[in-house]
Amino acid sequence: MEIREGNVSVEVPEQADAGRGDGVFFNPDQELNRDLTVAVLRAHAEEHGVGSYLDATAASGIRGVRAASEGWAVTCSDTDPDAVALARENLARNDREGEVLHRNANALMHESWYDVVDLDPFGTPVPFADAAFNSARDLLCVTATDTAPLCGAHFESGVRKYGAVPVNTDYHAEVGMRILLSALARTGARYDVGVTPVFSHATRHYVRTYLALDRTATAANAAVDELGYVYHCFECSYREHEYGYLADPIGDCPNCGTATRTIGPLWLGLTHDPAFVERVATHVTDEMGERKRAERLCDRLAGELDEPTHYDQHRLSKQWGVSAVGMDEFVERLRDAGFAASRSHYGGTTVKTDADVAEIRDAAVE
Ligand SMILES: C[S@@+](CC[C@H](N)C(=O)[O-])C[C@H]1O[C@@H](n2cnc3c(N)ncnc32)[C@H](O)[C@@H]1O
Ligand SMILES: [Zn+2]
Repeated sequence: MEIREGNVSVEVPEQADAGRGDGVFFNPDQELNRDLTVAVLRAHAEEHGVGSYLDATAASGIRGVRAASEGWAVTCSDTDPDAVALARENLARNDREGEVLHRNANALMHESWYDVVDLDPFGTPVPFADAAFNSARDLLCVTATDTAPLCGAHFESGVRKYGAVPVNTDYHAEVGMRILLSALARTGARYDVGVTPVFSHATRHYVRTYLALDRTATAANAAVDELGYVYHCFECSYREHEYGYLADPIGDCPNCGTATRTIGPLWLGLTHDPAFVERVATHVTDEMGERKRAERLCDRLAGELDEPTHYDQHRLSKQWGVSAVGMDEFVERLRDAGFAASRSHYGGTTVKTDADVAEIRDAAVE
């Protein structure tokens, strides 16, 4: 089946199961992810120019083809010969140059350097992370679709894959994002590479992040300094965070006295650069099928308060036995009480604030 996406037209397998069958993988639900990839590449090119781009796990090659149509020198790799043939066909169909290699991306990344490396594998990107830090010069783009291990719903798997303790809280998508960033920061640090997340988003089925790389031990140390822990109370939703590579649990919840749980090490630093996000927003353009959602997401991200967790108003309202109010009203009430507050991209009823849970209740419940 032929589909148009952005400025390109590609042949993709006709399958309704998003790649779970035998055919070459294609997931139409990832169009937002791919539209934003193009916008990020454009914003990145404003500063660095276009360069080489590796679509490491290419499948139909749709990412590589879209990057090639933006002027990038594209390499696609895949271990599936059918994917290799399809990616070649798709580059040719769009009159784009580019190489398509029937290679294991891990071997390829240990041999070759690219300005930008894009990891968009099945499930966890962890098996590709070490090699990617030895291949990407400027920017590493990573998708993780294993949200259950990342956010603590599959606890043991999360511990094994990410070398961190995830806990399934009411801000699970954000825990997933920060567990992924923590693992990537620690992987980069092993090779004296520092990471700065310039754009990241969590949607229902995946986390996507873009890391600007600085290949110095100083930068790697600075990235490790962004790690820390969240101590969470399941009884009243109180949480506290603390920077530091080693956990220093706070014990009982200062709000209600229940024992808190330790989550981490998590990336506690910024998950995006607000100025970069604003530039990305200017590169979301009409030909993109998910233009509206991409614009809304950029807008939400740019305004998101820099706090490592968020609250869900509906969960809090239920917990307190009160009725929920409109989100703008909720944020206003927190601000009127002197707290910083913003909505967040993690969900329609989520809020970030520097108020603790008792302060939120005092400020927002009439
Ligand atoms: C989720 S799909 C890629 C989707 C694609 N990036 C897109 O946007 O539609 C993952 C692909 O990785 C390939 N793959 C798995 N292991 C690989 C490896 N070690 N090296 C290269 N490709 C691999 C699979 O054959 C599959 O085509
Ligand atoms: Zn508590």
